[in-house]
Amino acid sequence: MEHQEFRILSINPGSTSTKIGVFDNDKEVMIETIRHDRETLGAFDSIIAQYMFRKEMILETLDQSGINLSKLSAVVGRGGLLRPIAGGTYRVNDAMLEDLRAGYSGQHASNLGGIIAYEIADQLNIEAYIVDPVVVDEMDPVAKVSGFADFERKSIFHALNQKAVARKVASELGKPYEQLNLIVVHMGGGITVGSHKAGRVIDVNNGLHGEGPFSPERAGTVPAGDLVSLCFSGEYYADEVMKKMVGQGGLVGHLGTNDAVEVENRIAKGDEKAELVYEAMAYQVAKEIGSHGAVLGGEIDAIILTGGLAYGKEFVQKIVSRVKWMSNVIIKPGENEMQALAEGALRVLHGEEEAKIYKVN
Ligand SMILES: Nc1ncnc2c1ncn2[C@@H]1O[C@H](COP(=O)(O)OP(=O)(O)O)[C@@H](O)[C@H]1O
Ligand SMILES: CCCC(=O)OP(=O)(O)O
Repeated sequence: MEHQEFRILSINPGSTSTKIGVFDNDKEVMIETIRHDRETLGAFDSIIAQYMFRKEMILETLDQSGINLSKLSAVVGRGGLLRPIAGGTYRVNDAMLEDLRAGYSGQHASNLGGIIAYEIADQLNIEAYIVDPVVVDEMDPVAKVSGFADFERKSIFHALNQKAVARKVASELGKPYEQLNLIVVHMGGGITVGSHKAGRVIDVNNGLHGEGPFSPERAGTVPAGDLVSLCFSGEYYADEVMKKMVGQGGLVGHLGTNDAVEVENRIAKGDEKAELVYEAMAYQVAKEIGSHGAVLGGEIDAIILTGGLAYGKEFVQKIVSRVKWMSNVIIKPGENEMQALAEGALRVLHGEEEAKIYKVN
């Protein structure tokens, strides 16, 4: 059956970049990545305060690329820190906007995805959607139990890209995603490592709030006792400590940059501290992958490395050398998120799927 043609605008705010894509059905018309340096984003008090800055950059980029907004059929944004929900495509509604603006499960650039998508769509009288937001929760009950009875482990990860890349690899392997066991590692501003078992992400580190490997701008798991002492030292407000974990952690904390390319340049010039810290980030990623080997009982069809850091050949090699005994390692640099966002919206527009409704209870 011939599909009707729709033009989709995809918006993907990440911690280090804003990505924009325009698609005619599944055909890419343009994809643009606007990189933001630490100083620029650091000048804003909060994520929500970046709204106008990111929206204007998006509209300017579209204008420079000659995209006529009135031709759009729908706008789709990367969804943010909502309440835990099932994967899929959701229509942006008031309840969602309220939770995104408040940062119900925390602050992350993806909170702006649904908000900006809605604002642009509303002006054009078309629908706005989000797809597989970072709070997609498919974790096994056993994985949710933490050793601190007051806290449950949470699923906050690069759901959109992990799922999209996993499906792509499954199709390359000639098997349904639902019949594979995969360890998917997304390495961007944050790093998340997920166990995909028969189509469900049964365990994954909370990539935002202090779990898993450190990343270009996040602390990952830290010594908890030291953190408690720091919190009660009287030297910091809560939001300052949170910033040390998210935004000023990882490479930023150690080296003052979230740019891995810059770190590689420093290493090439003989910077030994940069070399040790970069090695440690790869070491922690490999260690996390090892733990997911145990989650999957050693039955692993492939380990997939993806995200911006997967472009770094030496960084990837450092990880591969430690985990290649576990399974075949497949490298998929960058992300498939722009396409995955557009495809999510198209499934609804083509009537193949119904848009899910975000509800608060
Ligand atoms: N060619 C490259 N080699 C090494 N690292 C890279 C390369 N390109 C991008 N990166 C790094 O990838 C990280 C950003 O990844 P990305 O997935 O784009 O992040 P996000 O979507 O979270 O903003 C940055 O640290 C960036 O420096
Ligand atoms: C909140 C988990 C997703 C994430 O860390 O995304 P970025 O790497 O784009 O910041």
